[in-house]
Amino acid sequence: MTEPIVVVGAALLDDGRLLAARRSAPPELAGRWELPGGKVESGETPEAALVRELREELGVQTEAMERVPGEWPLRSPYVLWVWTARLLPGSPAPKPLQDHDELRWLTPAELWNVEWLDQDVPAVQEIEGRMGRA
Ligand SMILES: Nc1nc2c([nH]c(=O)n2[C@H]2C[C@H](O)[C@@H](COP(=O)(O)OP(=O)(O)OP(=O)(O)O)O2)c(=O)[nH]1
Repeated sequence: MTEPIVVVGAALLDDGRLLAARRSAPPELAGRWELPGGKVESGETPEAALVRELREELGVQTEAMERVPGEWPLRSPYVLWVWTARLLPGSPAPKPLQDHDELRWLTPAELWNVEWLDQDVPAVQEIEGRMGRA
């Protein structure tokens, strides 16, 4: 059996809103919305991978906060793990530098206004519950 490879996704929260990112590639994922992030590299902690991916993809400085409990299957062998994250003071605003062509900050009421990747829906539902409690 192939070992799962962890993809970390960020529930980047600011002022009670969640950042959603629209993928620009590959063609089968383009146009759908996801949590920004990417694959954990060997020797890297998931939290460090998250901070690195958000810097590369969005040009932001962030801090991983808490793991959102759960593990969601993506295309084999990948699985999605999610952390909440926040922008550090003085961080630039996120820009779609890599992998995305549009970003949107969503309030809890707007969470389902974007077409999330099917495989991200259960993770976003879990985040929705936490935003409600925040
Ligand atoms: N980042 C991210 N990837 C996701 C999500 N949902 C989902 O199916 N994926 C898939 C897309 C990709 O096949 C894989 C992650 O790849 P990626 O392209 O974001 O990661 P990466 O930057 O490390 O990739 P690479 O270009 O270095 O290969 O997981 C999600 O919410 N966030």
